[in-house]
Amino acid sequence: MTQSDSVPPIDLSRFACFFDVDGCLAAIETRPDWVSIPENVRLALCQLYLLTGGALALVSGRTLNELDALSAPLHSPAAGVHGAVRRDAQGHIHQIDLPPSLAATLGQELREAIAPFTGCHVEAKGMAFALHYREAAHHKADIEAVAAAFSARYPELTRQPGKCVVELKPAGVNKGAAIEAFMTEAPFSGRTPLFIGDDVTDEAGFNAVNDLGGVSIKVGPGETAAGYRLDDVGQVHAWLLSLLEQKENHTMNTNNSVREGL
Ligand SMILES: O=P(O)(O)OC[C@H]1O[C@H](O[C@H]2O[C@H](CO)[C@@H](O)[C@H](O)[C@H]2O)[C@H](O)[C@@H](O)[C@@H]1O
Repeated sequence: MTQSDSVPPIDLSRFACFFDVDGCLAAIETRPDWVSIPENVRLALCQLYLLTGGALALVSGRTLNELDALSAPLHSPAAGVHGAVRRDAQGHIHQIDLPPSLAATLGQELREAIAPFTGCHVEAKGMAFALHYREAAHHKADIEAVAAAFSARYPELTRQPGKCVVELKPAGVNKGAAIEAFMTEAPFSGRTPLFIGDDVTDEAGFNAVNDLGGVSIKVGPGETAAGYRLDDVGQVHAWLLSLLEQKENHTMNTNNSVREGL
């Protein structure tokens, strides 16, 4: 798909908006629990949620609890853990779990496997596990080898590479399938999807949105299926806030036209 520097105008009354979190709404930090979304952006998301008639969802590798905490006071539909768990607009949870016997032992097995690699840590997310090496980049190949060994040993798992991380998630789960599921349901269905993300996990989302005739936006450099690009998290924030200004200007123009017609 051709890429352009400028994202097209978005008519919020016709669009369904899907947002990735880390590296998109929130700047990358050394540790996952150091991340935050600025208050003005969280409040802007609340306004966008209302202006899209509730057709707004976070689509992230994080758990739903973390997404709610990071985006408060927003409490929107969301897909967490790369789509393994999804909260629809009615608040119903759709979840793909690992077999209980595997889920019970996998975290400890992974912690033991990466114990020799100082500076690396396991993030347990229920049905998925992230092996982080941001603080020990020289262990990238070691962590990738551990992840490859575990996905070969357990066919229920698939690898999800990311920024200084390799995750093990349930096979068949991806962000594209989560977006497609939202798009079959109210209030998303019948709208044009927009998805913005920054990482390898977001490519499945870009492909799904492209197939649905929507707008896909990649944040930062790198090969992508997305049709548009923003340079960094700062540009994402500025663009989000500009969507609301665009809406305010439209409302003011409409009000003026109504007044002129009186
Ligand atoms: O799909 P996302 O919302 O982009 O989430 C992807 C993963 O993000 C987190 O890890 C990444 O961000 C951390 C904080 O900036 C960073 O320290 C880490 O190196 C990155 O990989 C999160 O910890 C994962 O659970 C998400 O899957």
